[in-house]
Amino acid sequence: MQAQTRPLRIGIAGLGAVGKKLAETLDAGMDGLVLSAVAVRDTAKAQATLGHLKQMPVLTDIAGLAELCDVVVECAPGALLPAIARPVLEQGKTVVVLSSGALLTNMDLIEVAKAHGGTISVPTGALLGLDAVCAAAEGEIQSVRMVTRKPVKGLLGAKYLVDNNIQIEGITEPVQIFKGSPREAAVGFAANLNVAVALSLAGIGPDRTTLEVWADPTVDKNTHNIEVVSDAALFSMQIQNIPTENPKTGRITAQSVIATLRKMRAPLRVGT
Ligand SMILES: NC(=O)C1=CN([C@@H]2O[C@H](COP(=O)(O)OP(=O)(O)OC[C@H]3O[C@@H](n4cnc5c(N)ncnc54)[C@H](OP(=O)(O)O)[C@@H]3O)[C@@H](O)[C@H]2O)C=CC1
Ligand SMILES: O=C([O-])CC(=O)C(=O)O
Repeated sequence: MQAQTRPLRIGIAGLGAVGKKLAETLDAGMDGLVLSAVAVRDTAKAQATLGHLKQMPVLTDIAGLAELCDVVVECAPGALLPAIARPVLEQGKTVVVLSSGALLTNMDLIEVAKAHGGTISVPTGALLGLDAVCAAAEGEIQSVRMVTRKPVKGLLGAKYLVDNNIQIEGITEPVQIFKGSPREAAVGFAANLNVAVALSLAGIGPDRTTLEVWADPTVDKNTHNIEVVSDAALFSMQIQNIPTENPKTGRITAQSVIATLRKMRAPLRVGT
């Protein structure tokens, strides 16, 4: 059998907290992967951000990525998801989606992927244990409960808070600001709770999964607690995410994408 020799060409859509880390890691060298292109809206700003790379990728716009790449990582605002994903999927390629909340209002992308042989990959991102949740979903899951606690600055500006006139600046003790489903949270907390949607897609869906969100001035990390009850296993998980320069996004998010990409070309693949 022929060995795979051509490196997978990776594209990045969005050069924020996640995209920059991803670009630097790919540029430093990853087996079988090469950074080909980055979609930005301000080329001069991107040139300054990436000026220290050994090899400057092609700087393009969102529409330019599909042609230049085999795999595109979406790490942009969720509203851009269809514009980023559709052309990639129409070419039968892979899009790695971080704005997983936006998938719920763009489920037609799954049909596009199916029709053209493309793939939508949702990494574990800022969460943990989606391997166990996927495995449990092969049997019967009775319940999935998630409780998120974030420092105030990780929640400021969320649509849900604005729409409901909920003030969290200056609170001195934890306040529950939301109780509902990941489907509702994807609308009200588009940039804060993609993790809840990813969890729901791995398990029992965005309507049956339950979610509480707390604004918590006593924590300095984005903290997610998850409890799963299934016929195969009962499990509890917690992750405390150290924020990046974007207080809404944990450092582990970019590393989760890096691990996902590495696996695409690895001869040994560990984890579901
Ligand atoms: N699934 C998960 O576990 C997680 C998902 N996320 C999600 O991942 C995404 C990326 O997060 P993060 O890196 O922190 O976000 P940032 O806000 O730091 O970066 C987003 C980037 O997208 C860029 N952008 C905006 N519009 C365009 C456009 N038209 N063309 C090209 N680029 C554009 C912005 O550019 P500019 O600099 O010009 O404004 C910005 O650099 C977010 O949607 C976030 O909610 C985050 C954490 C965890
Ligand atoms: O889900 C998100 O978008 C971000 C998040 O909760 C985290 O980084 O902990």
